[in-house]
Amino acid sequence: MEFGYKNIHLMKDKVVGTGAYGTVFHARIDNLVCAAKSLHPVLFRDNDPSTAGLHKKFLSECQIMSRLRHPNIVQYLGRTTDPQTQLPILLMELMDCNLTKFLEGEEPFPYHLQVNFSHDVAKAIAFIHSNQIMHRDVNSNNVLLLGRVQAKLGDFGMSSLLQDRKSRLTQCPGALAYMAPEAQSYMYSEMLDIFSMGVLLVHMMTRMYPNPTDAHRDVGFEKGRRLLVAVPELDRRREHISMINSSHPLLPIANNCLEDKAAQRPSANHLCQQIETLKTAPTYQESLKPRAQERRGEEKSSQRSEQEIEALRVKVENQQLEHQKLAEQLELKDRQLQEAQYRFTQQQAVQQERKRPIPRPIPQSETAVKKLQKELSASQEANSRLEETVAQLESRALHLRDQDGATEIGPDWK
Ligand SMILES: Nc1ncnc2c1ncn2[C@@H]1O[C@H](COP(=O)(O)OP(=O)(O)OP(=O)(O)O)[C@@H](O)[C@H]1O
Repeated sequence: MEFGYKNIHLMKDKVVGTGAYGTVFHARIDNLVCAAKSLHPVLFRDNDPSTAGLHKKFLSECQIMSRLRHPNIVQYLGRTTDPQTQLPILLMELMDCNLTKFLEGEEPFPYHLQVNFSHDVAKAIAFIHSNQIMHRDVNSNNVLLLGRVQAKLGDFGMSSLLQDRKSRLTQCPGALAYMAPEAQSYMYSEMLDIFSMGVLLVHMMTRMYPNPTDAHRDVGFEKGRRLLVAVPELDRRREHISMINSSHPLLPIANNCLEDKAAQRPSANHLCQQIETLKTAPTYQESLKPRAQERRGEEKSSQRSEQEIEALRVKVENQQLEHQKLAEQLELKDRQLQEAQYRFTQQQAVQQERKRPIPRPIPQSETAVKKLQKELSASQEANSRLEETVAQLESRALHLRDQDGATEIGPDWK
C-alpha cells in the first residue's frame, strides 16, 4: 500500500541502523511508531542507470514483504516516496535489535532462549518456502528481536521467487560466512536457506561470528597446474563447532543443515519439527528454571522476571494485533477513498451526459396520427386531380356532340 507522504512522520535523525544500501530509522503512521527503510541517495547520484537495478530490487523487497504475514516475519506496513529524493521508503514493524548485536552483548543467552529463537527463524523459513520464496540472506543481521521474547526474519532484499529459478540466479547472494557451497554456482534451491540456518545455529551456540576457513585446499600440481580441492563445510567450520559442548541438543541439527550436499539437509518443515521436539525434553524444562546461584537470595527476583517476561510476551502479542489491525484499517480507508473517487468521477460523467440536449421521443400514437394525416392529404390531392380530369373530359364530350350530333357519350361513362 502506498501511503501519502503527509500521513507519515519520518524521524530521520532517529537512526536504528545502516546497511550497505540503506538506512533504517524511526517513523510514525498516525500514532503507530514503526521503522522506515530508505535507500542511500548517494547511490543514485547523477541518475546512474546501473542503480536502476537497486531501485527495482528495493521495490521487489516491498512487494515480497507485502505478501507475507506471519508472527515470525517482520511485518510490512506499506511504502511511501521521499519528496526530497523521490526514492521509495519501506515502512515496517519496529524491532528492538538484531541478533548480531544481541550475541555480541552481555545478556545471558540460556539454552531455552536459543531453542526459542531457532524455532522462530525455522518457522519463518518454512512459511516463506511454502509460499515459493527463498530468502537467500538468512544471517544474524537479518534476524530481529523483540526483547528476549521473539525472533523475526526480516530484510527480503535478496529474496527470490522459486518459480524464477529458470531465470539466471544471482551468484553468491548473501553474507559470505553464511553462504552454502552451491551458492558459488547458479544452481541452487531453497536449501540455501537451510545451510544458512545451520550457520546461524552455530553462531548462536558459540556467540562467535562464524567465519569459516578457506573453501579450497591446495593439493599440489597435476599436469603443470595447481590442483585445488573443495574443503567440506563441516571441516571449514570445525574451529567454531569444536567450541560447542558435544551434548548440546542443537548441535546434530546444525551439523545436518551444514551438509555439503543440499539434498541431505532437512527441509524447513522437518527442521521445525526437530526443534519443536527439543521443547518437550527435560533439558529445555531445566533451562527454564532459575539456576542454583540465582535461586540463592535471588529467587524472588528471578520468579518476578519470569512473570515479567510472560507479561511482556502478552504485551507484544497485543501490540502485534494492534499493528495488524491498524494496517488493515489503513488499507480499508485507502480502498474507501478509491471507491469514493470512482463514484465521484462516475457522477460527473452522468451529469455531463445530462447537460446534452436529448431529442424528445415521439409517442407512438402521435406518429400514427401524423401518418394518417399524411395519407389523407395525399388522397384529397388525388381526388381533386381526378375531379379536374372528369371535368375536362365532360367539356370535351359536349364539344364533340355539338360538332356532329351522331356520337353519344352516355352518362354511364362518368
Ligand atoms: N524493522 C526493523 N526494526 C529495527 N531494526 C531494523 C529493522 N529492519 C532493519 N533493522 C536494522 O537496521 C540495520 C540496517 O538494516 P538493512 O536491512 O538496511 O541492512 P543490513 O541487513 O544490516 O545489511 P544489508 O544492507 O547488507 O542488507 C540493521 O542493523 C538491521 O538489523
